[in-house]
Amino acid sequence: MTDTVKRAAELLKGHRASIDRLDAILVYTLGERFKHTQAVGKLKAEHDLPPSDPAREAAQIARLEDLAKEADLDPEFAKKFLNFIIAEVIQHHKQHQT
Ligand SMILES: O=C(O)C(=O)C[C@]1(C(=O)O)C=C[C@@H](O)C=C1
Repeated sequence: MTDTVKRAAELLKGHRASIDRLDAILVYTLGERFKHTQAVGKLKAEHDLPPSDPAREAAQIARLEDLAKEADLDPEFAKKFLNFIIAEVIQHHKQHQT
């Protein structure tokens, strides 16, 4: 193995270690988010509120797009990601209502 290849392997290992830590943060963050949305789902079911709130979602998307730009993240990706999570949350909310 040349020094250049060894150095590349070390850099790759370092990046992967950071990626693993960040993936753990994402998983724990999502776990916490879903705990709150489960509580919101129960609250909505108890008070006959609809599972989705389009006005709230529009505000969240607008905020996330601004945050994504600040964070050098593709705003379209951020929007798709939030919509994906919210769609899952709405399914959970619907289960509370049945
Ligand atoms: O804030 C709410 O009312 C929620 O039910 C939570 C949530 C979300 O996951 O952020 C999910 C569904 C709604 O349409 C809006 C937001």
